Amino acid sequence: MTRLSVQAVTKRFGGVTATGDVSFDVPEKGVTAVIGPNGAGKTTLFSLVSGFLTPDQGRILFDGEDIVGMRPDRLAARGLVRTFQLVQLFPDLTTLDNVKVGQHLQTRSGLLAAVLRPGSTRREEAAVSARARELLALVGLLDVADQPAKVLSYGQQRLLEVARALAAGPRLVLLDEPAAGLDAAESKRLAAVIRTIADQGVTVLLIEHDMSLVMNVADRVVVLDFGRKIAEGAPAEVRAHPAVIAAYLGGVEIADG
Ligand SMILES: Nc1ncnc2c1ncn2[C@@H]1O[C@H](COP(=O)(O)OP(=O)(O)OP(=O)(O)O)[C@@H](O)[C@H]1O
Repeated sequence: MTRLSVQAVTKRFGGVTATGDVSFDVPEKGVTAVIGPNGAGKTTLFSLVSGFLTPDQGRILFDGEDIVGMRPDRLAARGLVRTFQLVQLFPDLTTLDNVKVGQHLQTRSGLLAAVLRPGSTRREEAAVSARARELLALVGLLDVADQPAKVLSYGQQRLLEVARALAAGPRLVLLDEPAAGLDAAESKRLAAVIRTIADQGVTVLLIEHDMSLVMNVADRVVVLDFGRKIAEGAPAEVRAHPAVIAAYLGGVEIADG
């Protein structure tokens, strides 16, 4: 089954074609990575898929439904969520509450009710807290559940963002450079988290510069260069692809760290 189908998508900014006639499918199962040199169009592609930008041409299907023109909040409610390169947490809320905010996207009572906390939603609240703690355990942040998010290290904040995105119960999660700024231990944790969520049936699409992470966790890789797709396939195929080697590293083979 195809979770996401990007079909001949083009986005121009003035004279720059940020995304030019890009097509690829993301299967329901597994981890797909989008890689490419700086300015290749990765972030633009993510913004098109997650509803922050609208393509000039092309179609984007999420579980078979054309989602072009749908706003990000509507897409999130339908099960398509993203994280950002820059951390976007609520700094004064606790780590746990940051995850709960993400989860209230999918609960019946919603965020407003969660804030007002009427008696009828208390049972739901307990379930939300339990699930949030599970997600914090998954990303290794249970110890700091009650700390304000602003006291966490940068790497911890990035892992918290991943937990918050998962809290919304997505079918497709877009992770924008999740390993950027992580130390080696956090990066290892992240790779395990990504594999676990994919095994649990959540489709993962990620942009990543950390090649060792891509080679370790991705089942498929899509390579962009100057807004165009130049290759796609299994990590081993892509790293050996002449166009990728030429575009990406000026002729040096991709190292796997
Ligand atoms: N809002 C914008 N207005 C004008 N040009 C833009 C805009 N967003 C992106 N671009 C241009 O589109 C091209 C693709 O940019 P994009 O940020 O998508 O690439 P990227 O692969 O994510 O790069 P990086 O790895 O540096 O984050 C670049 O030439 C960029 O300058």
